[in-house]
Amino acid sequence: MITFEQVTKTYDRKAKPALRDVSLKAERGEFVFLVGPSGSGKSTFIRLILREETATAGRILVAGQDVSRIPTWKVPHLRRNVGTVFQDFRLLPNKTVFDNVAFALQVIGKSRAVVKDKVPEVLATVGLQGKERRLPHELSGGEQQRVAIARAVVNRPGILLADEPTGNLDPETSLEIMALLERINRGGTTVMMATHDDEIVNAMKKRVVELSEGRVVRDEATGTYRVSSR
Ligand SMILES: Nc1ncnc2c1ncn2[C@@H]1O[C@H](COP(=O)(O)OP(=O)(O)OP(=O)(O)O)[C@@H](O)[C@H]1O
Repeated sequence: MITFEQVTKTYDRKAKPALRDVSLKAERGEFVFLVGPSGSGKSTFIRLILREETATAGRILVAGQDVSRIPTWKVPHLRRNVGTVFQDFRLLPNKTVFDNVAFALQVIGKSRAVVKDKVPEVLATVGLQGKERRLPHELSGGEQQRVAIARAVVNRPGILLADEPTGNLDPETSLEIMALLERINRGGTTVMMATHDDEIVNAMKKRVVELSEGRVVRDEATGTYRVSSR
C-alpha cells in the first residue's frame, strides 16, 4: 500500500537530510507505528506520502502509484485516498460537527443525498451521535479528535495517516482514540501513526518502525516504544 524505495529528503542543501535512504513497505491493512526522537523525520515521512513534499532521491509508491509522477491536478485525488489526522485536530471552528464532516464530501462533489446519508453513519461509528449540531469548542478534546477521524474516513480511504493523534489527550481518552483507530484498521484501512506515546505503542503490540536522524534503525512486527533519546 505504501512503499519507500531508498528515499532521501533534504529540505536545505546545507542541512542534514531529514530522511536518508529509507526503504520500507506497509502492506494493505497493516498498522504501523512510526517512532523516534523529535526531528528524526516522522512528519517528513508523512508529508512525502501526501506529496506535501517531494523526495530528493528514491521512489515512493502509494496504492501502486509513484507519487512523484502524479500530475499536480491529480494530487487532490491521491489525498482523497489518504485520510489524515493530526495532534491539533484541525477542525473548522465555525462549522458544526456535521458540517465539518460534510465538507469532506462536498469538496469532492458528493450530492446532498449522499451527505445526508453518510455523515450521520460515520458520526455514529465514531460514537458522536447526538452531537451533530455542536461546534468544535463545545466538545472535549477526545470528541474533537473523533470528528477529525470521522472526516478522515468518511470517503473510505485505503490509508489513514495519523501524526501524534493522542498528543493533546489524557491517557484514558488516548486509549479510546486508539480503540477507534484499531477498529478502522480492522475494517481494512492501512494505518500509519507517528507518536511519542510509549504506553500506547507498548499496549498495542503492532509493527514499530523507529527513525533516528532520518534513518530506519528498527522495524519490528510487534514492537515496543524504546526510543533512546527524545
Ligand atoms: N519545512 C522544513 N524546512 C526545513 N527543514 C525542515 C522542514 N521540516 C522539517 N525539517 C527538518 O527535517 C528534520 C526532520 O523533521 P520532522 O519534522 O520530519 O521530524 P519529526 O520526527 O516529525 O519530529 P517531531 O517528533 O518533533 O514532530 C528536522 O531536522 C527538521 O528541522
